[in-house]
Amino acid sequence: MTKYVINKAFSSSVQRTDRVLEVGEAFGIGLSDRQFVIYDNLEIEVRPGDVVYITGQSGSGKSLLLRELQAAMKADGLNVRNIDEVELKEEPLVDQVGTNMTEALQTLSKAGINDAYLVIRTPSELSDGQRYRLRLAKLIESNAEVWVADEFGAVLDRVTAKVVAFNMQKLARQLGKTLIVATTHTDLDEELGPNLVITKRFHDRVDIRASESDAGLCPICGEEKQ
Ligand SMILES: Nc1ncnc2c1ncn2[C@@H]1O[C@H](COP(=O)(O)OP(=O)(O)OP(=O)(O)O)[C@@H](O)[C@H]1O
Repeated sequence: MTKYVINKAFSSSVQRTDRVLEVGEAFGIGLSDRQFVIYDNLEIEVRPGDVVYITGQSGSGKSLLLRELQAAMKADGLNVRNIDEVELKEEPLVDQVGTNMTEALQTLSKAGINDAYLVIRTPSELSDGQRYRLRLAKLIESNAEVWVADEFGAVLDRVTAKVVAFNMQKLARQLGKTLIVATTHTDLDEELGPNLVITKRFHDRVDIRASESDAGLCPICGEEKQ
């Protein structure tokens, strides 16, 4: 178990253009510089193999937390891979993962791509949601110890998002990977069975709920982690 301490604040200084000054006057808001704090000594304890589910309203600070946590984990010597860094090649999907066709189909399927017509196409021919799932497939294949996914399932229909969430957590737990996802959607709790739920509220308010389930077991399927 490693404890990470997160601090993040911004200065609220604004560019004083004529229109900005007008807005300040019209709405009676002060434009003087001040600090606004998003995370104030937030302590997060993560065990290897945990599933961490970060939620909260748009603009509340989910991406910042993900970035800070990722940086802290990297500084701690962990191999962290972020879905945003996954590069896609302009070649058929079936050629981008696995060492052969069968392995490629298995990996793509785990990430929610099951259609034979789809796996023979290239990334530029895919929808945003399909491309997101291809990135997940490549994330699964990386040898990273920590998988990080912002906007997790945000571009997917909710049924697909739930299937992908279930598969990702199951796989992460089987392989002993730490999975950290952030999304404004709060409907993936059951599928992810998270060990830690972090709900970011506005200002520096954060709710943290840790699951009491056995760290060695997947709380959904009951299977042992490897
Ligand atoms: N460089 C910056 N300077 C000032 N404020 C910033 C900066 N980066 C982010 N913020 C502010 O920090 C807050 C949190 O941003 P963040 O991107 O983490 O939100 P989020 O919860 O991920 O939102 P979304 O769900 O819309 O992606 C926002 O209010 C944003 O305006």
